Amino acid sequence: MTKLSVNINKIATLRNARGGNNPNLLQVALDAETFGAEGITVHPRPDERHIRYDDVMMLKDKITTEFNIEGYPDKRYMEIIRIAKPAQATLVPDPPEALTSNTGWDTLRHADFLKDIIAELHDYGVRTSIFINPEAKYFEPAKNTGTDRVELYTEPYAGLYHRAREKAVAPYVEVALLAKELGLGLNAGHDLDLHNLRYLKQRIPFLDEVSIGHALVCDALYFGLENTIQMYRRQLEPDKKQ
Ligand SMILES: CC(=O)[C@@H](O)[C@H](O)COP(=O)(O)O
Ligand SMILES: NCC(=O)COP(=O)(O)O
Repeated sequence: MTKLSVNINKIATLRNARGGNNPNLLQVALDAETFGAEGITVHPRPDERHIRYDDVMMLKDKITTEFNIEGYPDKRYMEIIRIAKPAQATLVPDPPEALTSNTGWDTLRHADFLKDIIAELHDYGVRTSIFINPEAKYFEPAKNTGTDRVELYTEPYAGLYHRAREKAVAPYVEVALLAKELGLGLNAGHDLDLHNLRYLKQRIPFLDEVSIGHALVCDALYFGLENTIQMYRRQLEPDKKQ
């Protein structure tokens, strides 16, 4: 079964826009869980453009599903993880000024760095996932870092989906099978939406988790949060046997 982790970054973006506490981030997170989210994902970026340090400290004891904290593993992030001890830490190679996450790790070049970070996170009892591009050369080195999972960076898939979905998904299917062979857990995320999610799930039925935020929050403006979460959950249901 593929779990849906709802990324609430954009709820925090809206809250920060007016400087108050509306929408109430904690309430949205708890409601999202009630509505069917099987995890809550946050990405406390260094500039706190959306999720703040205080948000993480507030959420950590209230989330009852899986808490997934994404980020670049600098001292600030590692301290957050040490204190929050989420179910999962998802490492991304984002520089502080990045508009959003836009690539996976070079697990060849950063092998030793990632190995040390992952060992520290395991000492905290936290499951690890590392953001990765769908290129086979990065997968065995990813396994050698000791990470529990990898997260497929799916923006390239989403970008090509509407024009050539078979071409878009092919590299992801190839590396997903490689990840499975290597014994790596498999997550996916970035720009997944109600158009492209089901096809990815059909072609990679053994996905452990998808984390979805931007498109889901945008859809919720039209369909409501509860209905939207249920719509995304339905995209992840196995196809009915014919
Ligand atoms: C890792 C990933 O692809 C997303 O969680 C990304 O971190 C979202 O960040 P923004 O919400 O700041 O675009
Ligand atoms: N790891 C991906 C994530 O958490 C959300 O990405 P997006 O759906 O906001 O693009």
